[in-house]
Amino acid sequence: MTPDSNPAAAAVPAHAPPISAGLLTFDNLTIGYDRHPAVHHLSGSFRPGSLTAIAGPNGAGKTTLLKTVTGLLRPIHGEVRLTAISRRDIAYLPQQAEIDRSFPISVADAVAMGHWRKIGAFGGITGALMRQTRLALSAVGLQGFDKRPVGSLSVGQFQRMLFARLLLQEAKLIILDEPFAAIDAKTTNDLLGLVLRWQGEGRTVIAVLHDLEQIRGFFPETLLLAREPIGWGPTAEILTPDNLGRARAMIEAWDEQAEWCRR
Ligand SMILES: Nc1ncnc2c1ncn2[C@@H]1O[C@H](COP(=O)(O)OP(=O)(O)OP(=O)(O)O)[C@@H](O)[C@H]1O
Repeated sequence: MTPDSNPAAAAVPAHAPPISAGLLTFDNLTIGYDRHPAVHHLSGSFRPGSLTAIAGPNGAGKTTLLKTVTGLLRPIHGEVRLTAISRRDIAYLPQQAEIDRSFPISVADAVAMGHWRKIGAFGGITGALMRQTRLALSAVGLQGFDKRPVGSLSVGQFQRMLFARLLLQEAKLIILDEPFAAIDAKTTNDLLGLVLRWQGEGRTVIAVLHDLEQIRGFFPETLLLAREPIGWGPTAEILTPDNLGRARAMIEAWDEQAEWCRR
C-alpha cells in the first residue's frame, strides 16, 4: 500500500487546533483521575471525514482522552462536544490489553455484536444479519473462522475479528487505541486498508499510534499530546523534531502528583 495523499488534510494553520465545523470538539478540556489532571487545556476540533493520529510519549494522556470522548470518563473541566452525532454513532476499539479474550463466545457471535445498534441489546440476529457477519469476516480475512472460540485466535486474528465487528457498526466516528500494537506487517497492512476505506466512505477516524513513519505515511492530521497539546494540524507540520523533543521534555518534567490545575 502506498501513502495516501488525502484531501481530508485541508490547510489548517500549523500548531493551532483546527477549529471549524467540528464533528468532535474539545473546549478547554482538562481530564484525569481523582482530580489529578492527566491532560490540560485541550481545545480544537476533528472535522467530519478527517483521519487523525493521536501521538505522544507513554503517559501523555492519549488513552485518557479517548475514554473521555467515549463517555467512560467525565471531564474535570471544560467540555467534549459532539455535533450532528451522538455517542451511539461512535465505535471504540480499546487497547488489546483491556479486552478480555477468555470470554466463551464464538467468533461469529462476537462479530455479530457489531449489529447492536440495529437490533438493540436483546434483539435476535436474523439470517440476513448473520450473512453480513460472514461478509465482514471475509473482508478481514477470517472466512471459515465463524465457529472458532475467540480464545483460540492469535493476537493478529483477534484484532482482525474486532475490525470485522467495527465494520458492522457502521459508525460515523471510529476511535482506535493502538490498533496495530503487537500486530505483524501483513495484518497491519490489511487493517490499515480498512481504516482508509472508512475514511473514503466519509467516516471520521481517530487512532492512537506510536509508529511515526506510519502516521506520516497514512494519517493526514496529527494531534501531538504530552499532557498538553504540543500541536494539532497537518502531520508534516506537527511531527517535527522540535515538537517531538518538546513532547518528550514535557513528559519527563511532569509531576504525577500535580494537584488541580490553576491556569
Ligand atoms: N485508572 C487510572 N487511575 C489513575 N491514573 C491513571 C489511570 N489510568 C491512567 N492513569 C494515569 O494517567 C496518565 C495518562 O495515562 P494514559 O494511559 O492516558 O497515557 P497514554 O498516553 O495512553 O500512554 P501509553 O502510550 O503508555 O498507552 C498516566 O500518568 C497514568 O498513570
